[in-house]
Amino acid sequence: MTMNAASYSSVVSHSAFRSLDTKLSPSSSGIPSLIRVTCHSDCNKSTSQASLLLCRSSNNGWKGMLGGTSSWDTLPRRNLIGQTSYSVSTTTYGGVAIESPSHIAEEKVGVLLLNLGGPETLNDVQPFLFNLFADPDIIRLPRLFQFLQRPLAKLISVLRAPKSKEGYAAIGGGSPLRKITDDQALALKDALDAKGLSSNVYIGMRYWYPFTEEAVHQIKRDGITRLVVLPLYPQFSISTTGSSIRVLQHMFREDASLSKLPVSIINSWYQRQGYIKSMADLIEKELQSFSEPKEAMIFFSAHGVPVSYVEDAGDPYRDQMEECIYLIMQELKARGINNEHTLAYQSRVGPVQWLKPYTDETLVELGQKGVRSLLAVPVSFVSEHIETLEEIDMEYRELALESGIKNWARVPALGLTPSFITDLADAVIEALPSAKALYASTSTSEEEHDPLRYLVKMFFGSILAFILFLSPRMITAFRNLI
Ligand SMILES: C=CC1=C(C)c2cc3[nH]c(cc4nc(cc5[nH]c(cc1n2)c(C)c5CCC(=O)O)C(CCC(=O)O)=C4C)c(C)c3C=C
Ligand SMILES: [Fe+2]
Repeated sequence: MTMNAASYSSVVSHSAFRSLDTKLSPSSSGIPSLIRVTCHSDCNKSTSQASLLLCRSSNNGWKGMLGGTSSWDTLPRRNLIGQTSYSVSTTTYGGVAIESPSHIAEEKVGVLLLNLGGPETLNDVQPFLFNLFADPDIIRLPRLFQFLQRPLAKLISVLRAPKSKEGYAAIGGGSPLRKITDDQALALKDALDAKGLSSNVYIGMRYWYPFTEEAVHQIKRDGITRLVVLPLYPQFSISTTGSSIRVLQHMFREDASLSKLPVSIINSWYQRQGYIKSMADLIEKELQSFSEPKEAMIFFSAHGVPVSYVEDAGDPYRDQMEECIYLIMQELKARGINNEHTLAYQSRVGPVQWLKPYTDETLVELGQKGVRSLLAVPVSFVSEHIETLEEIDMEYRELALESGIKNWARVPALGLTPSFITDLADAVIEALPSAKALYASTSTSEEEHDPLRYLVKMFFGSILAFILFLSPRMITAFRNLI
């Protein structure tokens, strides 16, 4: 029996497939028990065809064809710098089997969670800030001045450290990000197990331990054969997901075996139903803490980025943020919750223009306009961190109360919320089939093997070049040169 692939889009994401056949085998219950996704050309260039076989397990999860047992090492690892890096172990392998005409091989699935990282002690603050400001995706200097990146990072980190330290001291002397991300990794691994997919879950932090580089080394040592990269930022920004992916691209380009590893990168996931519904659940619940829930304004506060990122560099962050808020509000409206809402941007650093409106200015305005109840919703991050625990809960709360807002509450970050973790697991499963080598074979090598395609390209390329050469603009440009 062959069924429509679209009905299983929640299990199989087919964006990367050039062509796709999905065959579902019926079970006695009438629920299909086996999905075979046959992928031609794009996702596996070394063979002309590859099939991903997922079979429904007794608990309604999806299991691999082989389903045997092969245990991986279960010990926590030490990373290069002597810190424990996260490698969640697997005991049985019930994961994914890839079948090609010539071989059947077990996959070792890895999930790499990307996050920012945070200083664990006050002594870590300045070196953490140095790593952050040394990132060319955080301080974007013109190419000519890039030699100044590290000295500038040193200077800014030393100047900013005292203020940052105060913030970290106020939340207990360090960032909770590592512990929370560790817990999220474990929960995700469990959720994937429950869905029948055994995996190793790794954490790669951009600016503090365990660093992304170490996670990648571990992935290589563990012999992972298929990797899903899941940034813990719902929306994409050049400064967050973009920066971490740049590190990965660099490492994968430089390493022959990594360059062939099939990888699927989930760039953003703010539009996922599971995430939107989980956010709406948290908001709906927290609104009940007000004596008059309908009166409270829902105040989304997102981490800002400099305006130039969006307007000059094409960062989709603001668009994605606005769409995300729209989707959450639609979900709330569908539940009969019609509160007023607004979006503002927090945490600006340095003298440049950041995305507006600014959270602090907006709070003052709202107080002046007579808003009396306000529910703050942090929306660009999925764990508690300095900007929720210190900036929102302390600084902004105080400012709001001074500005005339009487009733204040804040929605917690998603953290380990089960519906959210389950949705992340679904996102991983959906991304798996589209994993492909980042650098293995390029269109050039494909063309080398396809002389007709090469000739057609050359023919039309020459015509285009000829037309361009004869265009009045080109002629004028040439005259000016002579
Ligand atoms: C989506 C989230 C984030 C974006 C976008 C982002 C951009 C961005 N951040 C800085 C500068 C700093 N960020 C700092 C901490 C920090 N940033 C995020 C998230 C985003 N940043 C988080 C979750 C955290 C907290 C981590 C923790 O330790 O808990 C800091 C350090 C703290 C401080 O001194 O305020 C700085 C500095 C820039 C310049 C930027 C975009 C260009
Ligand atoms: Fe930040």
